[in-house]
Amino acid sequence: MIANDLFRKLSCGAKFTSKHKLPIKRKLDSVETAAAPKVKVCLKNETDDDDDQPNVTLPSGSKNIENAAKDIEIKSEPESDVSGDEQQRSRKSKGSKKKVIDAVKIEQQKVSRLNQLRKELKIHVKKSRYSPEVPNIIETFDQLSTDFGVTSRLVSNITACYSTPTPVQMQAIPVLMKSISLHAYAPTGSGKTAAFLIPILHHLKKPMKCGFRALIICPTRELAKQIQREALRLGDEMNLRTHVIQTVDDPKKSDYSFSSGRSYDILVTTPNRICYLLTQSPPKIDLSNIQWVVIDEADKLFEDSKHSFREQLDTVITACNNPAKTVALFSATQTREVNEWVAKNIPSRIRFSVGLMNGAVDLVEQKLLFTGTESGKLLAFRELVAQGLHPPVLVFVQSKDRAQQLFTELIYDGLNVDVIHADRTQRERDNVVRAFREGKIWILICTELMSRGIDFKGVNLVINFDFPPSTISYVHRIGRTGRAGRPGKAITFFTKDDTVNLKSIAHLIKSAGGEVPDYMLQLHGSSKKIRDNVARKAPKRAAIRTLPTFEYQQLQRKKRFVSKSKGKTKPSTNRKDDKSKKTVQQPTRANHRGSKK
Ligand SMILES: Nc1ncnc2c1ncn2[C@@H]1O[C@H](COP(=O)(O)OP(=O)(O)OP(=O)(O)O)[C@@H](O)[C@H]1O
Repeated sequence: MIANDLFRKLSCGAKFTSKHKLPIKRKLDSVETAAAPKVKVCLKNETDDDDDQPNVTLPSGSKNIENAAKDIEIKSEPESDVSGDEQQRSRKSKGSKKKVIDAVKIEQQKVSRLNQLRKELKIHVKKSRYSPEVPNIIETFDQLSTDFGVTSRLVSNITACYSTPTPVQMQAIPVLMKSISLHAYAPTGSGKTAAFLIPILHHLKKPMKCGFRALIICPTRELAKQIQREALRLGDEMNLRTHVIQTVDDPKKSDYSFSSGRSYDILVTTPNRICYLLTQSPPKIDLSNIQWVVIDEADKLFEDSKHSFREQLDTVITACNNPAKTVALFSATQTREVNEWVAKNIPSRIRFSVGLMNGAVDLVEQKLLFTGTESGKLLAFRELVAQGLHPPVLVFVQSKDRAQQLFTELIYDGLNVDVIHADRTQRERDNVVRAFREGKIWILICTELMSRGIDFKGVNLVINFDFPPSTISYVHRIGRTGRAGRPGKAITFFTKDDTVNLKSIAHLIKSAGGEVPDYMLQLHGSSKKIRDNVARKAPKRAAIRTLPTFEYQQLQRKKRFVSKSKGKTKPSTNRKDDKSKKTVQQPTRANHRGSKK
């Protein structure tokens, strides 16, 4: 082999520091008689201790580490006719070659083990033309300090809450640590909140006076407050200020422009509130320093038809005009709308999912219960109570009116129950959530409002009193139980009128390992148009009440008469009227019975 060829082979893919740069002609000549130059091979993410030697990265053309090792092996092959001095160098070179090969092998084994683990944990990374290289998953939270330089404060905050990362955290955290945009799907209750909060807390490090630096958008205020609580827990003693916009009506309290002099680091909000502030003249919020945008429950936000979330998001993204920002979208379920938006607006992102796409958590024991008619539902509910319920229990109905009706019935039964829906005041909603979390309320009746993201510890049972409007709604509703590895139960009532989504929900239960009768799986599927209609507009249902219609109407008439003669007005559910109330009025069994008489 002539010297030129040998050198070309040796230096293929090599990067020489200027210190060791060889003057081409002169060094080439010397190579004719000298052995291979000493080289330091650095694998990606790895450093070698021997600083005397020039850096050589793995040949870029090498398809994988094994090939790279072969390439290196060929390059360091010594010539046979060498002097004693050269033989010594050659031995040294052999030693370093062995080191390299060992390092390569270890790295290769590590990568293939992690890929195997990815497979076992059902983490599916979907590559696109523009997606960056996918970082390795992490297996422990301690790796955060070794691999990413996370402070011991943050690591100990995390390990005080959790022992090991969940699959979504294993993959999402390293991606976001590298400030790569992300689009992730993972089952309900799998720890997506911490998956985005940990990298944000790491990157923001300490409080600064330059306005908001991270923005988290989610569908409800309850969820915003929950995310804030988690941020405070994980960011304990880091002094980062996480803010939830309480009001947009008060001009003083709702001014977040630089001139207001208020300083926060992280903002958690619903889209309506932030868009309201942005569209004021002049805008009441400055987002020019935002480095992180997280969209939690992304598909829910895109589904909102009243205020087009796409337009709202455009407004927000335009206001976040820092070009170096990282955008992350998370949800348990995926829809085409989100995928399209992400593909168009964040081409250079990593996309991955955990588990079955749009699947239900297999920790939840699911059951479909035929109740015949609407009135059969109350009987079925009372039957469940008679058999013994294990609180806390969440009960979903399709509308505010029905939530109120069911509440009236159950409180009459003497159950420890409350209700939450959009017509209750903010304070009432906060109090109900707190009371349910603290175990003061055992059964909470709610509407779709509570189906997304809300994390009540240890909910044992979810009852779908009204059939969910879509399979996606079903997944999120039953996902309020079976969270963070704990088991749960879900019972879904259905009547002869709830056939539109029955088949797809039955399939979903089967694929999560549940049992469903064969006839359900063989039902005729409904057209997309019909499914969309049901998802948009809840079906009409007979009111929830025990009394037959005639008696009920008589009672209503009597009640109206009594309240007129006493000059009383009907208790209002209007938010403004209720503002003065300090706590939730928990109606007692006695006064409800009284009002019924
Ligand atoms: N690594 C972990 N180990 C154990 N529990 C965890 C871990 N990470 C988060 N959790 C807990 O799991 C529960 C669910 O987390 P989180 O609310 O983030 O789920 P999610 O994936 O966002 O669910 P959803 O899709 O319903 O919004 C929370 O109580 C949280 O404290």
